[in-house]
Amino acid sequence: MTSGSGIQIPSRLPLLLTHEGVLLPGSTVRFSVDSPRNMHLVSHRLLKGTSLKSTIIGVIPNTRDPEHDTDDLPSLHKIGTAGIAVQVVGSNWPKPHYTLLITGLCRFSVTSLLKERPFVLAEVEQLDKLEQYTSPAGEGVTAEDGELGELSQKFHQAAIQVLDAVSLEERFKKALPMLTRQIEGLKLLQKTRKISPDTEKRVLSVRKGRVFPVQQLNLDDEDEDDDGDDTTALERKVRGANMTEAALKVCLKELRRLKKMPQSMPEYALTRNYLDLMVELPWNKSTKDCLDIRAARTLLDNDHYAMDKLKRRVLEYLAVRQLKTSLKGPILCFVGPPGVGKTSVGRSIARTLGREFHRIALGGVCDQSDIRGHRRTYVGSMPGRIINGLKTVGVNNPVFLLDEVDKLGKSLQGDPAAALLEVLDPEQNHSFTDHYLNVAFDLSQVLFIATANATATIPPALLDRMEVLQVPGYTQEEKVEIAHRHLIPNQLEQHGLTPQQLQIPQNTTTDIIGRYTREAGVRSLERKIGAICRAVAVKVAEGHRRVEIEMRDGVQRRHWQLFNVKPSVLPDKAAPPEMPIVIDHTALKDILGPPVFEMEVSGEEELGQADRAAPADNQHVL
Ligand SMILES: Nc1ncnc2c1ncn2[C@@H]1O[C@H](COP(=O)(O)OP(=O)(O)OP(=O)(O)O)[C@@H](O)[C@H]1O
Repeated sequence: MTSGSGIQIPSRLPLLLTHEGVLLPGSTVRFSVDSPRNMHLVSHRLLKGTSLKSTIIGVIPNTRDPEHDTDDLPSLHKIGTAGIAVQVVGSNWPKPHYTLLITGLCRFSVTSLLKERPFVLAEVEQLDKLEQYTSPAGEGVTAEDGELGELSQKFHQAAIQVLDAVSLEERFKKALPMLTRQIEGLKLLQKTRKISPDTEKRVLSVRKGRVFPVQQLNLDDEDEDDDGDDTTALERKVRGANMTEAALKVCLKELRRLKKMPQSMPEYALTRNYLDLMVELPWNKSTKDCLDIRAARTLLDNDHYAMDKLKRRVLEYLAVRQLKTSLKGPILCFVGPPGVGKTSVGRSIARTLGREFHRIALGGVCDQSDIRGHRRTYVGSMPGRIINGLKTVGVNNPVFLLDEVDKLGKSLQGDPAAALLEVLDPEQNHSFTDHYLNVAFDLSQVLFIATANATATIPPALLDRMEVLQVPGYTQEEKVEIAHRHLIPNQLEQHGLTPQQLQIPQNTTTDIIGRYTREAGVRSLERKIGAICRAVAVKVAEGHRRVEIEMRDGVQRRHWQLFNVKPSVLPDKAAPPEMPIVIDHTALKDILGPPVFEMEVSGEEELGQADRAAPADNQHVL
């Protein structure tokens, strides 16, 4: 097997089929082996063999060993690398497998397949010349096992020389070439995953003295190229976001850090999210106010019945805003019982101004980071509700309705009311700093309106910054008007009905208000009207099943069966008309059930109704 010019590898090689790593001559690669043919190769050949020859195997890349040894062999990659197994480690966990450490010697091509089981054996042709190492010491080597013995002697001798080098300097000199070879092998392994086919030839040559004389690889440069496009696009967005100078500076700094970070780093995603938010925020984007006081009055009147005092004050506020656009404060706070229309007035104000509307529910908020956000060092940190709201509406001058400010809580995580102080103070809020953003955002263009059920629980410092407008409850007459002007038309529309299909007379509304609801606002009333609409919608959808009633005198009459009222109960000759369905007292009882409250004795004043109301028929008060 020995030739004058080089070392010959055996012409028959057992083949290890791999699909993950690529073994190159001179490099040392670790392979994990758990498929049947490869396992047989290790147990029958590597572990049983006693000669050095038995440790030489061929490694075929790009070929997966089938899962069962009964399966057919896939077509083999034509070129492989002969290697010497320098280490075999077996383990049973999580399943039986071996880990092989193989050092590549030279390339070969498969000429014919000799056997497929229990492991693959093939006739191979050596492609590279495997040259002898010239002994630095110039000593002759006695070959015990042909060329392979000679090769192993070389390895052995190199190791012995390192061992024999007593002085540190000498030991470095001997060990350094070995280490360089190892490092170059590892670099090449990484490089082969991306390398183009034409450069492949250059790296595979085995030369004397230096195993891989390849050009210096710069792996870092390549990584940068991959995410280059992404960060460049982000940088363009950052520069085009019209943000403040301070914010731009922070963003560019973060961008520089991002460019240096590998994508797999957890901080990469955090920085990326931060920059995405900064780009999305409406730093300089606003809607144009289209305020016309007359139109505003009409709109407010159309949307809301009664509430004269509140509407007057809102109009005053809007008028001053029209005259002085840079009006600072005051913050209006509507205080009143539930369901009196505080939120809906806020929505109307946004509509009259032509601004975006965003509601921030503060009920139960007891952590100040809900308002101000978390610092970015926290896991899962987020911006606060104010910044989130701005991101949602996409403009910097929306109407923000801070709903239920009286229900703010307090906890160990800080006092959210204190955080709101800065938000609501016109002197400070032009430089509101959310912890997550860590740069100031100008909130002075935002129109804040607050709502509360009572002033008693609003922290004094917060109350001091707001102008309280009381919204009292409605009288029965006002409720009837609100129902007929707003609630019934709204509910009909929401349920796809028309006034030609459903009519609720005034005395039915009075009945609902007096016997089924007992509240200062109109929310329950709206719900009851909704319930009536649903019941009628079912009947309309069913198409008013016609019931033929056999009359006593033998004449057949048609009758519209409504609300499960027994036909016999209806007066013989007064069958109700087909449309509209009119909700009378009987229909009301059928849909809403028996009345919950007894009607007030007429003539008594309304005050104190709730105290005296006694639930009828053992029912709970709604
Ligand atoms: N004066 C009114 N005119 C017309 N609709 C009204 C009036 N008052 C209340 N409503 C209607 O009542 C419903 C409840 O109103 P809204 O949600 O604004 O009440 P709220 O006072 O904000 O209650 P809460 O304090 O529970 O949030 C809405 O559908 C609203 O349109």
